[in-house]
Amino acid sequence: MSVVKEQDHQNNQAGQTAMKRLSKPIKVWVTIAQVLTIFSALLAFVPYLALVWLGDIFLSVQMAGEQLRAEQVHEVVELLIMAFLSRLFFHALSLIITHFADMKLRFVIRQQIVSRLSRVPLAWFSQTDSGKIRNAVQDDTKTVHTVVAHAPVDVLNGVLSPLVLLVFMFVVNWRLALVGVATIPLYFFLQGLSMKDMGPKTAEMNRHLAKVSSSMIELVAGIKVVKAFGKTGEAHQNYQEATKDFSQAYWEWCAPLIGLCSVAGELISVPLLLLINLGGGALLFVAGFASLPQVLACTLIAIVLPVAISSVANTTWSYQMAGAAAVRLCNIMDIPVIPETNSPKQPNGLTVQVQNVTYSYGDTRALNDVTLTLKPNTITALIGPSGSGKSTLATLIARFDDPQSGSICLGGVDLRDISSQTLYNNIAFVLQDPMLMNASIRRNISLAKPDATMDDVRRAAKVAQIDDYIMSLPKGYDSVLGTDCLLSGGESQRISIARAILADAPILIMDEATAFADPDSELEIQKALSTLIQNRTVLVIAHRLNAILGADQIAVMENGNIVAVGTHQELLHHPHYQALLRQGGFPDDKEGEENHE
Ligand SMILES: Nc1ncnc2c1ncn2[C@@H]1O[C@H](COP(=O)(O)OP(=O)(O)OP(=O)(O)O)[C@@H](O)[C@H]1O
Repeated sequence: MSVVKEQDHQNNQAGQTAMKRLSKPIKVWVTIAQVLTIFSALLAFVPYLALVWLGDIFLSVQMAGEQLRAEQVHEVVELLIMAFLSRLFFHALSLIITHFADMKLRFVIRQQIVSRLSRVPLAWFSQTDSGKIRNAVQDDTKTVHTVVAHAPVDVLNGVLSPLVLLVFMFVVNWRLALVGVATIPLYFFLQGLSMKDMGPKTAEMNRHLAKVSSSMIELVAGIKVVKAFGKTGEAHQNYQEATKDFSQAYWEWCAPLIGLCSVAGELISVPLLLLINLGGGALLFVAGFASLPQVLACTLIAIVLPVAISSVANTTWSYQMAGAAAVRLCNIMDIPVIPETNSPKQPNGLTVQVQNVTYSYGDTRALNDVTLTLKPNTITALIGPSGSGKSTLATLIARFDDPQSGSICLGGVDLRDISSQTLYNNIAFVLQDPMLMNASIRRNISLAKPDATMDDVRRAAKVAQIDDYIMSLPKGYDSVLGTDCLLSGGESQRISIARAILADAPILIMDEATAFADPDSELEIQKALSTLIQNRTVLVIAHRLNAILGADQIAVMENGNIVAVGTHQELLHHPHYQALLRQGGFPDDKEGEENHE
């Protein structure tokens, strides 16, 4: 087997396994619906039986030159009504059950995803494209639920009904049955021929399609940057090349299909089937091998058989598509989660101890045997070059993830032994990413204290220097972010500061992030931050010299290590510290430094 075929086969297997796993919660319901479908399918032949029966009655009455009497057709009509009602009952019941299963499945999948996402490390979200999660919750769930809940019933019906009709045809008249199915083997042969090597070709076409999508996203997402550098033509060119490649692949994919499929389609088309079956039927009738009602019934069956067969083929196709979606959903459901302790302990005090912590993102070592203590009511400034591990250390203290080795303790208790409720009652954070939700401003601010009054929320917003702005919005605190208003970087930061102020946690982890702010709001953010840090244990990723000078201790990071810890005075002669000051990481306070010395 070629590598591509092997890969396709493996993908297919993985898809089937994922579908089986997802269908578990509704297995019983789908099985009940299948049983009802079997009953319904078994009755599929009754109308044709009635047709033959009625035809025989009509003919015999006509031959005898008599008048047709109602009682002669009573039994047939009763049989027809009974069969119709039973089929309707089984079919309707099976539909109700599959729709119920369908709803249940959607609910279960979405619930499992949400429950999983609420337990995955916060760090996972910063590494994962949110579009991927949205696709899984919306599109993949939609693709999977229809197939998982409906396909087993539809396929069973699609296979069993034609089978029953086929058996019926052979029972009624095997010669007519042979005429009825005469074109089907040739149809399958041509279809098989056209589908040969379709797997790898479809995979290749999907690859090209993905390229078109990504170059389109690239074009739209980067249009501002690209335009600013006058490279619009280049970005268009990437997209044009991708679409050209896709057109080529698409043509190679569908060209062999066109000829063979159209011939195959003709073989099961109604005019041809009528011609063959009525023609063949007429010959058999003349030869005395078939009656007129038999010819009529078998011709009608011969026409409906291919429709049922092709509906099964379509369902099989959507089964394959759903396989890939099911794998993506299972991958999300299997994201490793942050374990929540079953026997939480209460921290004894507010000292934060980072002990021999090592942390890697995949193969990238971000922290290397880091040890640091944050004493209660002190400010620790974390400084170091870009990529030295400052954000990683700060976010581990807020348990965005667990270290691979070493421990982080709050009040002498490992964070892993503290409930998340207790942890986030004690630790608040203001990071570069303000972490705002598409909810009202009030809800965003009161996230850690949902029962806070409007006065509390406004008080926090006032300290964060954002109350005036919020009140100037038409809907004030009820404005929904992203819908009623769009915030600047500085405004978002001040909302996140207001949230931390309202949370009033004794420990504060913050990135002195003025990076997004414009010069006007920088001053306001600094004001808000200086109020926020009063009387708290603070770890600040410092970007200004003033923040460093005001700290009780400064930790200097380099390549994932803490290379020096001390006060400004103690570190003045440390080469790393000197280098950081010299390199101009803190350009705004040269005077401050001199005054301090
Ligand atoms: N999500 C991630 N996936 C992979 N590697 C990462 C990720 N985040 C950070 N890193 C890597 O980990 C190391 C430490 O990064 P970190 O963001 O903690 O440094 P930093 O000192 O905060 O940098 P900066 O000042 O630029 O924000 C770097 O080598 C970085 O490339």
